[in-house]
Amino acid sequence: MPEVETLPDADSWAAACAARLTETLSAALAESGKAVFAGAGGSTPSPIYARLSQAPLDWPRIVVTLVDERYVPESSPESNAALMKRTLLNGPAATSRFVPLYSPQVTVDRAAAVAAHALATEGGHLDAVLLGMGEDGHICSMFPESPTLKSLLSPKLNPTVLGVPTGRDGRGPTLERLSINLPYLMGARRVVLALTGAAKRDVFEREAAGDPNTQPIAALVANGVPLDVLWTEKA
Ligand SMILES: O=C1O[C@H](COP(=O)(O)O)[C@@H](O)[C@H](O)[C@H]1O
Repeated sequence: MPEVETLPDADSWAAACAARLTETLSAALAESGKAVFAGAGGSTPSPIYARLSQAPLDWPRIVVTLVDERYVPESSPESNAALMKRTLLNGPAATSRFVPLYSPQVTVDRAAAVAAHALATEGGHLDAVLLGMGEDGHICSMFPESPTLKSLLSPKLNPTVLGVPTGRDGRGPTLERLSINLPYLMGARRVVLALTGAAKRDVFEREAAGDPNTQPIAALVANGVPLDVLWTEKA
């Protein structure tokens, strides 16, 4: 079971998450002259993005992308790209290069193939990753017991982006989505999982001890994803 690091309040939690990501991007820049950051959508990351956007990094050498996206254009309130542009891609970070997962294609699977190619062109590797987790235990768009989970969690595939259909019986998302797969997380330098609130801590501890074939958090643990779990009680 990975250690859950407890931060005393929302400010120190957001600052600690941003500092870990900054340190990892800085190390990648020092080693290879470029770096790739992938971040979550949802409600959790905004205060972290607000701090990371001000980090003194060589942002023009950094590629920024998403760990997952709804199959909607940026004009939609459901767009993770729009959220990231509002919260991270301003200030110094606005000079980075954003690679979206969404593009308007005939099907979500075609859009996933386009995104997979775009990320492969950037090296097919992520340096720093920020994940959130839903109270149903989903990370990225890997929903416990959903139909595409087997492909998303297959550790033997190459890093890629997959289309995620809507779920049946409450298993899976209500909108089609795109998601990076587990090998992208396995190959990252550091994956920060940012959690807030007592309920999410309980879900994390339950999921981490679960079945790596059907529970994404358990799959991260079983496959050695370099995970830092940072939690605070109040957002
Ligand atoms: O659907 C999503 O939800 C998760 C968790 O969101 P949160 O609002 O509970 O923080 C998020 O990590 C993911 O990127 C997003 O697409």
